[in-house]
Amino acid sequence: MPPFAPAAGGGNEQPTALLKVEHLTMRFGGLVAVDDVSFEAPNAGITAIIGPNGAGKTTVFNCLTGFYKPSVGRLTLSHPRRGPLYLERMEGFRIPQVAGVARTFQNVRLFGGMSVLENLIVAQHNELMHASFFSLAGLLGLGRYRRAEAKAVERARYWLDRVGLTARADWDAANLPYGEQRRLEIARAMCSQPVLLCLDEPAAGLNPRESSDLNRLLIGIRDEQRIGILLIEHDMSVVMGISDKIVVLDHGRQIAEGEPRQVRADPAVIRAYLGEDENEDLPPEVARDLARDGGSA
Ligand SMILES: Nc1ncnc2c1ncn2[C@@H]1O[C@H](COP(=O)(O)OP(=O)(O)OP(=O)(O)O)[C@@H](O)[C@H]1O
Repeated sequence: MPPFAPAAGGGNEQPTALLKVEHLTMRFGGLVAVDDVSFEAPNAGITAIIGPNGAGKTTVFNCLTGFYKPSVGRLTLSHPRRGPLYLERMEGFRIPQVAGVARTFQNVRLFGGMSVLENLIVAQHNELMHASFFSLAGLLGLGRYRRAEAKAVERARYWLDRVGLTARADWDAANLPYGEQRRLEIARAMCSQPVLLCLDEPAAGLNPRESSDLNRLLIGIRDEQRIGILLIEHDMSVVMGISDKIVVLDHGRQIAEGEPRQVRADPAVIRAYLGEDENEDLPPEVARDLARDGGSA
């Protein structure tokens, strides 16, 4: 078992629904950004949410992670140790802490001016604060705090190694090349020991080699940590290559759900991407992939 697997993980358990989204609806005035969306995301599985621009993907993430309060809907996280938690009822800041939902953003958000290693220690702030009893215990060198601090450094070094950034530990995070910043964001999210990892376009701006490294990293996280991963992604080589399940949105509505093979053969999906008149905005690799696989199914 990997050294930092969640307590309930590491077994050969069958995938079960970690997250259940029921009738999620998000309105902004007259605009319905997400319209009655329901799906489940398994534990120890990768679930991709795809769809054309403006389909409502990020809005779903924002509802799950407490940035928005849904207009309607139930978001149940079956936490392996805490039981069912209703995310739509929780205050946003408690969702990462209590529910163990971690997130990365479309635009990289690291702490510039801090080293790569420090970025990973800061991610464990909550645990360290608990260990210090929210007091001066840390400064006074209380044993419990010192042990928690050593563990935090060990965990940070583990994830640095996993994302291939050990040699960059002392670099200013802001000076990392873009692809490495993206990997550091994932390492930082993993340092918070999530049960659900939400990644918003992690492959954006990556070259093909970096994308395939990302695929390997995410498959490794799924298989070793046994956590759920939710993925918003436009890069079809990533989506089709690693997803256990895909949910497709279009104009806020859910138009398909299933395994990659089913989804890319689904006429509604092909239509949403290609449009009735072959939408020219479609990235060529998406058009090729969907047209080829949809056509041959
Ligand atoms: N805070 C907001 N206020 C008003 N409208 C919003 C807000 N957030 C999102 N929207 C609108 O909701 C719709 C869905 O946006 P969203 O960002 O969720 O789409 P997306 O599928 O993530 O798109 P992309 O792939 O381009 O990131 C869009 O029409 C967007 O303009």
